Amino acid sequence: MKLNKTSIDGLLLIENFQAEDNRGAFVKTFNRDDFSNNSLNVEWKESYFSISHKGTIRGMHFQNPPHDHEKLVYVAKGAIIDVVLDLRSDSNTFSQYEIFELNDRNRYSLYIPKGLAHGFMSLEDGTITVYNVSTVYAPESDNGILYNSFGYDWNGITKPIISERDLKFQPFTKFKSPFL
Ligand SMILES: Cc1cn([C@H]2C[C@H](O)[C@@H](COP(=O)(O)OP(=O)(O)O[C@H]3O[C@H](C)C(=O)[C@H](O)[C@H]3O)O2)c(=O)[nH]c1=O
Repeated sequence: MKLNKTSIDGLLLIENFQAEDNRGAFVKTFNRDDFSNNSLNVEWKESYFSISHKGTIRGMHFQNPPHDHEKLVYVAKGAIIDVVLDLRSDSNTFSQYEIFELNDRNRYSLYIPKGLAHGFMSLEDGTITVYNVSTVYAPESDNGILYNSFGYDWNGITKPIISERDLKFQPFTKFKSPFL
């Protein structure tokens, strides 16, 4: 497992161990020592996955303190454009975003620290996106930023498949960061 820095402080793009043979493929998505050797001492508390039609946008999601959490995100099947936005007002990269393609060919993961909003657009039908998170779900702390309010055009998609809830999130211009 190789952990690579990105343009956003603390956000890592992970090249996972993978082995292919005549049966198919094997991919390792977490190793405690690889993480702790990079000063990441995170304990995953929940894991879940979503299945998305092509053209689905989910996000931009984050958890407010005290339930803010780290995430490990990867694609088990299909492909996404993954988008991470820095919400930490004291960060050198506050308000910056970065995009990555995660898919079942590169088998990359993203390690997303606290204080970043996360979202993605599915590029293929039946895309399975898997999350490990470091807190137990706290609906009262669930929050988000409107997907098209921070400068990214999502490859110019005009009619994304998106939830009513995600469409009601605050625009980034009105966002007051709880991450100091
Ligand atoms: C996260 C979560 C959700 N839920 C319920 C809430 C909704 O009724 C339903 C689907 O949740 P949501 O619409 O938030 O799911 P996504 O839009 O796929 O959100 C996910 O994708 C984006 C890109 C992320 O980054 C979020 O961390 C991740 O939760 O499950 C639960 O009951 N428990 C949970 O832990």
